[in-house]
Amino acid sequence: MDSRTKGKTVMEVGGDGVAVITLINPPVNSLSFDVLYNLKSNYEEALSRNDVKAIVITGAKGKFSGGFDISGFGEIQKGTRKEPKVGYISIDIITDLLEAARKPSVAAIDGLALGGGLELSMACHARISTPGAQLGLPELQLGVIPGFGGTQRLPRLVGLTKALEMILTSKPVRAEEGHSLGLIDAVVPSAELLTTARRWALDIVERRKPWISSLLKTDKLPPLGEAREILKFARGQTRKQAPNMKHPLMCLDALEMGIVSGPRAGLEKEAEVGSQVISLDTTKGLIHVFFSQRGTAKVPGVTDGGLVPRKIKKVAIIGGGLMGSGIATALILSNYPVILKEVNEKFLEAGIGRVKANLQSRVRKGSMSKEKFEKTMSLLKGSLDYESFRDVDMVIEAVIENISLKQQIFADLEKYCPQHCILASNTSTIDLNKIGERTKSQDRIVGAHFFSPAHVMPLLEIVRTNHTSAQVIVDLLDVGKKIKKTPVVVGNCTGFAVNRMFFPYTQAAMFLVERGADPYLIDMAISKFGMPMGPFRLCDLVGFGVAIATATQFIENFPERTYKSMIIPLMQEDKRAGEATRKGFYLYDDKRKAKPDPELKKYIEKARSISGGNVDPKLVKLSEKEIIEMTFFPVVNEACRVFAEGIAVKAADLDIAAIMGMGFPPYRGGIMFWADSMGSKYIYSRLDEWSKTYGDFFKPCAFLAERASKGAPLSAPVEQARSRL
Ligand SMILES: CCC[C@H](O)CC(=O)SCCNC(=O)CCNC(=O)[C@H](O)C(C)(C)COP(=O)([O-])OP(=O)([O-])OC[C@H]1O[C@@H](n2cnc3c(N)ncnc32)[C@H](O)[C@@H]1OP(=O)([O-])[O-]
Ligand SMILES: NC(=O)c1ccc[n+]([C@@H]2O[C@H](COP(=O)([O-])OP(=O)(O)OC[C@H]3O[C@@H](n4cnc5c(N)ncnc54)[C@H](O)[C@@H]3O)[C@@H](O)[C@H]2O)c1
Repeated sequence: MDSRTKGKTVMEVGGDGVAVITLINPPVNSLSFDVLYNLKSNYEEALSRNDVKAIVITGAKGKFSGGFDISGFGEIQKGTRKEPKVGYISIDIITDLLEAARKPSVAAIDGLALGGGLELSMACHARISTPGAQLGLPELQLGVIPGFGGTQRLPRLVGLTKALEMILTSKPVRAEEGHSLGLIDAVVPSAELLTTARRWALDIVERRKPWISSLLKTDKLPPLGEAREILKFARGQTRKQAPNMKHPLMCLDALEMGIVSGPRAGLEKEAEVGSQVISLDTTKGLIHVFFSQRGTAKVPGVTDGGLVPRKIKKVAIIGGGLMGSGIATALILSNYPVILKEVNEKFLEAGIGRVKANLQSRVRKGSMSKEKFEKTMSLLKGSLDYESFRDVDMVIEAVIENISLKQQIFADLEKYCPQHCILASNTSTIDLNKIGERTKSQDRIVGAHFFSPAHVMPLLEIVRTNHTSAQVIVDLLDVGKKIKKTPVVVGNCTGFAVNRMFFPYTQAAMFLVERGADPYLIDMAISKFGMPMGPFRLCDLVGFGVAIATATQFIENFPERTYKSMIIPLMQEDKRAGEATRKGFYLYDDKRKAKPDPELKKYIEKARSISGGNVDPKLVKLSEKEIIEMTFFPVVNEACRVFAEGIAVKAADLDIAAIMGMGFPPYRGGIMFWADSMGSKYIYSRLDEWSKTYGDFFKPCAFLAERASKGAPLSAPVEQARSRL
């Protein structure tokens, strides 16, 4: 293969007259332009050769195809590759050359057929798959639409309602379901895949099996009126669920066109829309997230040194409270045997009870069988001492946030655990160097910072100190992947990456409210921006105890740039501590539904009188855009500091940390990507102006000032960062 080309296809013609074309583009046989153009040449040859009667398409190494090569979209967005003529691949190649050929094609699907991969197979005249195959059109998740005919062929194969479900949720189906839906013609073991597909192709030639062009099928489509109703409902749902994104609605336009005006018009609409969506900002953000998420596990100086993760056979967790029980749940769900240690029988029972409840909720929802529940629970053992720690490979400490307790625990661990054992802490704020002060094991001490609820939230911050060994990080990255978390490796500092970047978010919101802004309008503007909830609703959810403890850390460590508001402490004094007490910034009913509380004014006014700030008429009437900027630009400012100090290696890691740890909207690409979409100059000028009026809380940091003065993107690598890693 030429080093500049990305992937290829190979064609072998057998004595039976079947040409087998294999897609080869590791690791997932994505359909790069090179693969697609090779495929075209193979087809032209196969169609012109007299010794070829039929064609089978398959993928190398047990994978059919993971779809169009996503990096191709980036090349088109950046202008480094010219987009082919609209419809060239989907109409000229896939429809007119392949589906309309005089010789039949059969897809032999092993492993996965996603996006363009499934679309290519749907243009074949039959599909044979192995039992484990995943079949789906996940394009909307990437901000694009199915662009190789999927909007037309899927509804014709599985019906409109199921096609809409598959496309709008981006969720794949397994082979058996695909078979019952009519997407797959036969499911056979891997060893029989190619022979079955070859025979099937010859049977089509011999008319022993039907020669079906999916695009021309109509039997699964509902009558026009009904189809319109179904699409109208889908549009309504989409508008509600994804109000800030255009591409799902544009995808529905292509589907509708095919149903109303026929598949050819539908293909043309799909091609036109497919080309338009590539330049949407939301699409750029989502594609950036796809690659950034996979990039977090690549840590320079750690993962590029040839280290192989050691096998972690058994894990111990200390503390079965909220976090410890969640972490234990995540581990046993991925088949790790776990020992849970608590202080006494009562707390141990409560901790195990919490794990049980986490799993039982899955049984109730039908996503876990009773047998699986029993088997998973059997991996968890309770303990009140360290005796059973003698053969564990990793310990995760999750006791209360108390430094001397943690120091004592780590000193004990050093005595009881084997020498190779990883010693991790789930602390949110305490310096890991201090935690390990009473040990000689600093090289195996690491932060494993989970987010609450730990068995649900997708992020794992892996915090390394100057002493943590590369091997320990490689091991923890592997555990993270096995328990289905996205790991982000960060340096040791107060709040690490996520909590540190976001402490100014809540503080900015408190500042605005003390100066006269309406908290409920702030929450509304921020939810509309795409956060799962606004800062006040979030404080209620987290609880004021945690909010105060966290804020104290930032006030102590970054006094020059923290805004100290008394609103929360005043409410806490009055026994309003958030959702758990049914009263916080909102009032909560039995169903946890939040309702604004007119009494809130009282606390705001009192806090204002303590801070001595006045109502500012400008801040009373902020537009939604101003609310977003005044709450998120301080976050960008802190993210810049985190990046400049080398706490994060790549700006993209901060994007993923913000999305997975705080729910920052993925279609905005993450905090740094979003900031760059506005430009460093603009953000600097806004913060600079506010800092002159409202003080140092808003003062732009040196890194931001420098990038702004050069007009440089904030995400460009830090050349000479004083890396703390
Ligand atoms: C006009 C076009 C129309 C068409 O309708 C559009 C599409 O098809 S859109 C596409 C629709 N398809 C999708 O949306 C599927 C997107 N892909 C996935 O969901 C998962 O990667 C998959 C399930 C396939 C494997 O999961 P896993 O086993 O956990 O493995 P992993 O996730 O860690 O990935 C391993 C490596 O493969 C890389 N890579 C993967 N796919 C692609 C790709 N299409 N392209 C390029 N690269 C791709 C990935 O970056 C990573 O690289 P690296 O350098 O090693 O970091
Ligand atoms: N709550 C969060 O949202 C959150 C998020 C991330 C990290 N953290 C961190 O996780 C840790 C635990 O927090 P939590 O919210 O689960 O606290 P928690 O109070 O719910 O649980 C702590 C548990 O530790 C137990 N414990 C105390 N000393 C012990 C000992 N010597 N041996 C065994 N068990 C002991 C306690 O009995 C209690 O059950 C803290 O360091 C916290 O900063 C919390």
